[in-house]
Amino acid sequence: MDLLKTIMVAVVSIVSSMFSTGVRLLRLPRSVALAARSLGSASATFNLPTIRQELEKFQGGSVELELDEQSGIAVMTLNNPKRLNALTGKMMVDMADHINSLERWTAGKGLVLVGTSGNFCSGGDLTFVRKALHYGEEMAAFQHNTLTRLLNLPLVSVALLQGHALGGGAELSTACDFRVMSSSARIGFVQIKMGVTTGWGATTRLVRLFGRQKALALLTSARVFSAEEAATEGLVDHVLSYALQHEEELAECKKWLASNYCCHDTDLSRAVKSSVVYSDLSRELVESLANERRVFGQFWGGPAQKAALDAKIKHK
Ligand SMILES: CCCC(=O)SCCNC(=O)CCNC(=O)[C@H](O)C(C)(C)COP(=O)(O)OP(=O)(O)OC[C@H]1O[C@@H](n2cnc3c(N)ncnc32)[C@H](O)[C@@H]1OP(=O)(O)O
Repeated sequence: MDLLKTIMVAVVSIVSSMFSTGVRLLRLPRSVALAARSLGSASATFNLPTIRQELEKFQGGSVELELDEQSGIAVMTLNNPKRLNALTGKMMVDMADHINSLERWTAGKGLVLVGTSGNFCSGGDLTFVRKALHYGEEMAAFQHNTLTRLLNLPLVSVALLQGHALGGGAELSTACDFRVMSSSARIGFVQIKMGVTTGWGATTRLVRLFGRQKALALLTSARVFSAEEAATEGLVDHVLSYALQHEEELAECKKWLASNYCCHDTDLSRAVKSSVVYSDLSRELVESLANERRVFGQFWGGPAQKAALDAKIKHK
């Protein structure tokens, strides 16, 4: 257990320090960044506490966390139902705080990430997005930190995809170990239609989950998949029965997680996740995220995004 703790502390400290103490990032001219990832001349620094203060100004919605000590399975719920659980700045901050709590929850084995009222998440809250067009790389740095820590929790995590999982919503699901989908849900990485690249780290994670070719196909097509199609493509690990009501699906998802991946000794399960499977969470991942963030920053707030926002696209 001492070894496990030491490894955990080291990994968390590497990831946090690379973001919070201000990673030096190269800001590249677009043509150079897209063509070759060569080095540029200017640099940018991110300070997470300052970004947090800025994000908190964008209120609306909340993220709730419930820890079930008996089962060892936590539920984190995105709660902005009037906007199909689209994420505001405040919700990003809530989520980061809950990841802190989960990092300290030594009795935990599993985590379900879910949205309230039968929807997972329709991406970034477009009201927030319109006001944060000057703040892309900073928001991305904050989200990369939170979602890398989510991915690295010693808990087996599952995203329960109900209703819509679009854009940033689809990105969130890639920060979980598994994806369970309601039979009527839809998932799509629609960012390119919104005039941006992925801002919350999904490209880095998709490449590692599914390989470059599938990641490229998902991201450049912006295709929205039904549950059946997503299962065929291997994007989701389990599709829930048609017969279930939305409210029953959370219980069913927990049961799926508990019976498949949280049914053995807690310390062993946590060690397998963090100390073995994720032990190579490395600078390479952090560097890939930094590159992704840099490219995102070059398009965020640009003409294609502004045109997409004006067009009020519905991703049907
Ligand atoms: C870094 C992040 C990058 C990204 O996330 S890019 C992707 C951003 N997301 C989107 O573009 C989704 C846009 N919305 C849609 O396509 C449709 O609303 C969607 C999800 C297909 C659902 O369609 P419907 O079932 O017809 O429902 P609806 O359109 O009437 O929506 C219900 C209410 O929710 C709102 N809503 C949906 N997605 C939102 C969002 N992302 N931000 C803010 N508000 C959002 C929508 O405006 C509507 O509100 P209201 O009832 O008109 O007041």
